[in-house]
Amino acid sequence: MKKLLLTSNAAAKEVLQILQDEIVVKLKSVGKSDDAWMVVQTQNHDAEDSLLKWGEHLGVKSILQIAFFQGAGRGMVASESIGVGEIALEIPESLIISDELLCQSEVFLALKDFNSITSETMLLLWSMRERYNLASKFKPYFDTLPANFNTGLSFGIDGLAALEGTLLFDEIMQAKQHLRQQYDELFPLLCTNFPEIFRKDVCTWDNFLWACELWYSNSMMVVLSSGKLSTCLVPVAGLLNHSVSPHILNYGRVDEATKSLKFPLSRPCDAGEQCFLSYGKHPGSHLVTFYGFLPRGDNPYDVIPLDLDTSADDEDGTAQSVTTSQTTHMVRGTWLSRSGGFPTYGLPQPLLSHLRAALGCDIDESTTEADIKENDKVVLETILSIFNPMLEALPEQDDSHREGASWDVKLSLDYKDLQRKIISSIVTSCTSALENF
Ligand SMILES: C[S@@+](CC[C@H](N)C(=O)[O-])C[C@H]1O[C@@H](n2cnc3c(N)ncnc32)[C@H](O)[C@@H]1O
Repeated sequence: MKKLLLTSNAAAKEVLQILQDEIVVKLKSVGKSDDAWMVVQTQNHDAEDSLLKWGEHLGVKSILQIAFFQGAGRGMVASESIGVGEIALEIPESLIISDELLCQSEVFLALKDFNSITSETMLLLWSMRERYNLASKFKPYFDTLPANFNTGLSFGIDGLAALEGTLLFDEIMQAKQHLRQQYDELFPLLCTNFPEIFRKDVCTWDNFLWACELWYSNSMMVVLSSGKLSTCLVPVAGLLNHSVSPHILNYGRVDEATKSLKFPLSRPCDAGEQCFLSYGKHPGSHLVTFYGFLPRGDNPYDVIPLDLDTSADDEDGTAQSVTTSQTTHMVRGTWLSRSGGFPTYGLPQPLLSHLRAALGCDIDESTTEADIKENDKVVLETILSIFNPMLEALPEQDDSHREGASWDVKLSLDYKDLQRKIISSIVTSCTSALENF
């Protein structure tokens, strides 16, 4: 808009100015209700202050400060009001931890001929060691990293038990099993082959898991100046928390001219307000597993996946030629539905079309209103027959389960509440639609 305003003629300028003002008003209203985070005053900032000083010394430019937030650890706050398009943070490429940096490390030199080890795994092993390297160039960065990440991968027995029966339980178990298998393939083999580099006391399962959680919860995809897309750790920027209505959305390419990674704002951030990044379009289950939190506010990527099997006769109609196909539909909370026009009851149109076809309730221009209602009754009853048992399997928990519960149990209960909220909105939408028929 700013560029257009500079180059347009007077008549167009007037219209563009009105449009820009309207957009700015809309942007300012986004996420306001989610921004009211409580700042915790009583934390020791020494390590974080050293990190900022170290960063500034090496070329970091920032109009953000570090603060502590209840339930989210550290986060970054605007020290002055920052407008759309302004750069909140700029990190020199030389401070980015990527596989390009790895090439100069001992870990790389030792493992480069092990062709089964990917550069991601090498980076993981590098960070596991670097955490304990007193002479590391990145010491101020490693010094500020949490001792425990508390992601889903660290859930204890009680946290997992509280998730039993949910898809998240399977997701976490599979992810953990995969990591354990990876660890067992690497160790003790590497300690035996390279005892100087991979010390037994450093290469423990706990330290390996810590490094995995570091990369899952703190890495970003960055296009480096070489043009290569790499998974990277970005000191200082790694302190930005995530929101479903973030201020920073468009980042991830090192600026050729300045050789730095810039974080421009897509919506304004007032002085003193927490400045949020988008970690990507992740559902709550992914955020719990790999980041250890559920965001505030409505997450449009929270869905209940529905696998539907369809058996259909082939065109020749012979009983022998039956094809089966499986489609997966993602169903969101019906309160998030924005669709107008043809009734969707807050449900995704592809799911309704799929069920209408599968149940022989197809609608075209010639279908009468009475037939549409009769057909939709069958479709809605089918949806209820799927979601009602899901709701029954998630009974409401009273608050006594939360009192004194550990962080993982609380997170599991929050996740189940969220699932229940989505499923119950689907059940309520279908039920009230049927009542109105
Ligand atoms: C990239 S780090 C951000 C800095 C982090 N808060 C810290 O103190 O190190 C990602 C981690 O921050 C936390 N986090 C990020 N966004 C959050 C949010 N909206 N609510 C709660 N925790 C959040 C989670 O623990 C997540 O794994």
